[in-house]
Formats: sequence, C-alpha cells, structure tokens
Amino acid sequence: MTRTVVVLGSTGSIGTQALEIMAPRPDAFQVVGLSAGGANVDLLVAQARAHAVPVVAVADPAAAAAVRAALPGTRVLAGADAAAELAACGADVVLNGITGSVGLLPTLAALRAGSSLALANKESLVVGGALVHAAAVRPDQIVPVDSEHSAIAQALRSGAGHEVRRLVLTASGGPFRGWSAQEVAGATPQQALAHPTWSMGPVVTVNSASLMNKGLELIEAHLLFDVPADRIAVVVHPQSVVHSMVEFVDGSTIAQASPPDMRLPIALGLAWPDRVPGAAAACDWTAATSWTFEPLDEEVFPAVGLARSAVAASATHPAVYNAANEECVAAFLDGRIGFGRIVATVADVLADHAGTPADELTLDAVLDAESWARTRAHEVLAS
Ligand SMILES: NC(=O)C1=CN([C@@H]2O[C@H](COP(=O)(O)OP(=O)(O)OC[C@H]3O[C@@H](n4cnc5c(N)ncnc54)[C@H](OP(=O)(O)O)[C@@H]3O)[C@@H](O)[C@H]2O)C=CC1
Ligand SMILES: CC(=O)[C@@H](O)[C@H](O)COP(=O)(O)O
Ligand SMILES: [Mn+2]
Repeated sequence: MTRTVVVLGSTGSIGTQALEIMAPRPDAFQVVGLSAGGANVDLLVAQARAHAVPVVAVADPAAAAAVRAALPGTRVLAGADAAAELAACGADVVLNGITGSVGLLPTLAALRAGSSLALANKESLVVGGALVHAAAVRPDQIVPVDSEHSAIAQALRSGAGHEVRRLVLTASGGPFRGWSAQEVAGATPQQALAHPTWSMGPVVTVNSASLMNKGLELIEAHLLFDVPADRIAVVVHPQSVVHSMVEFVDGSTIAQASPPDMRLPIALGLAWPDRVPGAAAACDWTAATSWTFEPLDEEVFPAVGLARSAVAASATHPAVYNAANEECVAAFLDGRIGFGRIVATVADVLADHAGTPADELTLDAVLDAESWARTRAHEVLAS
C-alpha cells in the first residue's frame, strides 16, 4: 500500500536523503507535503515540482512569496506556524527533519493528527519530554530516525522490555577525539564542521564535535525507550558502523551494524516496521576491517555528564540544555565565541535554572524555560 508522507526540513541533509529514497519508489511512498525554513527556495521549488507536491510550507514569509510565484496551483503555507499546520494534515507519515527545537510544535501536531512520526528532530523530544508522549494517540507512533535510536529500536525487536539491562549509545568521538581540553577550546568552525564519518547539517555536526549531540541523544534514548539515564551508557566507536547496542539481563548484547549512511534509518523510519530493500549498502565482510571501542573522556567532553544532570534536575532542564546550546552554536558559527565557551555556557545556564517538576510540566513551561535559557545564555556570553 502506498504511504502518504510529509517531509519537514526537506531541503536539509535528512530531508534531501528522504526524497532520494522515495523518488524511485512511487508504489511505496507519495510525498504530499514539504516544509523548509526558506533559505533554499530554488531547491524547495525543484523538490515540489519533482514530486508533484500539493502543499508546501515555508517559515520565512518572503521566501514563501517566492515559492508561491514559482509554483502556481500549489498551496503555499507561510510563516512560523506553517510547518505545524502542514504536519497536522493527517498524512500516514510525517518525517520531522527540521533542525532545532523549532521542530517541537510540528512534532506535537503530527502526533495529535495520528500520523506516524519518523523523528530525526531529536530536539523536539528532548525539550518537550513527557508532553510529546502525551500528544501521541496510539502506541509506537514515534519511530526514531536518529541512527543510534533506530539501531536500538531494531535491537529491541529481539527481546522484551523487562529483559533489557542497559542501552549502549555509540559516539564517533567527533573530530576532536584525543585532543586536550586546551586544544578543543581553541577549535575553529572549519575544524568543528569536519566530522570524521558523517556528512550532516552544520548544527548537528558542531554538536557531534562538542559531544552535546551525544548528550541530547542520551536524553532522547531515555524518553524514547523509557530507560533511566543511569542505565544508558556511551561508548566511543570512531568507525560509526555499530550504531548502538542493547545489553540484555543474561549478558547478551545485540548491536546493529551498517556503514555510516542515514538512508538506512530514514528508510526504516518511513516504512516502519518494514525494511526498504536496497535502502543502503551493507557491511563488506570480504575486506579486512577493525571496529574499536573506547571510553569517552568525560573531562575533556563534559556534555554527556551535563545531560545526565539535566535529566535528574527537573522536567525543563533538558529544554534549557538544548536552548542554551542552540544559542552558543549559532554564536560559534558566526565567529562570536570560541568553541570552548559552548559547553561551559550551557553548564552555567543549567546551574542558574530554577526548573519545573515533572507533574507541573506544560507547553508554556517548556517555552518559557527555552526563552529564559536563550536570554541567559546571551547574558553569560556577554559577561
Ligand atoms: N543530518 C543527519 O545525518 C542527521 C540529522 N539528525 C537530526 O535531524 C535534524 C535535521 O538535521 P539536518 O538535516 O542535518 O539539518 P540541516 O541543517 O541540513 O537541515 C535543516 C532543515 O530544517 C529546515 N528548517 C529550518 N528552520 C525551519 C523552520 N522554522 N520550519 C521548517 N523548516 C525549517 C531547513 O530549511 P532551509 O533549507 O530553508 O534552511 C532545512 O530544510 C536535526 O535535528 C538533527 O539533529 C539526526 C541524525 C543524523
Ligand atoms: C548520524 C547520526 O545519527 C548523528 O546524530 C551521529 O550520531 C553523529 O555522530 P556522533 O555524534 O556520534 O559523532
Ligand atoms: Mn545520532
């Protein structure tokens, strides 16, 4: 049966790969909506034409006007709420490939509309926490696309929840693996954007370099799989072939392995629970190869430890962790601060946050915490 699919963030790394998967498989997928910020109008227009998409949502109003002019006969939604409006259309699958916590309202809208949510936008789950689960109208509605969480979801097909001892998230270690704290503090944007194994958008790439990505993923795994943070380990695996593991109570570990290629977890997210034949290449077992694993240097990379503290502190600390980081990454990429200030500032902002208990969590509390964290991050950076 053909699935109708909305792609949010269609012009980004996740979005373009999703369209690449769906284009040659019209019997399996029909693209019924695209959304983007508006920075790449020509690409968005080309995508809409290539897939004969009836509705396009664009956050930037001026870019939306340009898209409307280029696509007569196509419905164009414009403005900050456009992605959420599109996400609410009731498609079979909504792939959220937006970057940043601006993806929260579209995530909630897709779930409330009953769509299967193929979730690459980890930030929306991290910041929304229990509110995201509460928006779901049926079990298993959220299908992880993040490579580690897709790996865990696949490994969990092998055993019941009560048999799980712990989850083991793999981390590439990023471009600064093995560097001293002093060297990391002085890293340039060019160095931070040179990921050793993955080609991704700029924000997640910088987050990989600071290990903030792994901190976000620890919170994401805790929320997705309902496993306490102290039963989620992080291990550095520089080859990025083992995408994560589940350790079971009898000492067995199930790992998911494939060459680093997001088309595999994206395709599985779109077709879940089915696999898409030929989505990506498998490991080549005829060539000599080595996989290595090493502990994370938590002194040089304190971001994962900070994520654990954020989960323990209150229901809004994860939103603060993410929002402060988003502001710092933007400042770093603009050349306004050094790399070393990113995680240090997130730590300072977290320490200043009063927090909201889990039983008092509301959307307003999350949005207020985010807004406070962004302001506080700028104050810390200016001080
Ligand atoms: N890339 C990867 O391999 C992986 C990514 N992820 C996660 O997936 C998400 C997307 O990452 P990635 O594809 O790398 O990011 P990119 O920066 O490559 O793409 C981001 C996309 O979001 C769009 N966008 C930005 N703001 C808005 C908005 N307000 N409304 C609608 N769309 C918007 C951008 O549009 P425009 O072009 O107009 O700016 C673009 O299409 C992130 O959460 C990331 O952490 C997770 C695992 C792997
Ligand atoms: C491909 C993917 O899922 C990214 O989130 C990836 O995890 C980044 O790599 P590291 O954060 O492990 O460096
Ligand atoms: Mn990941």
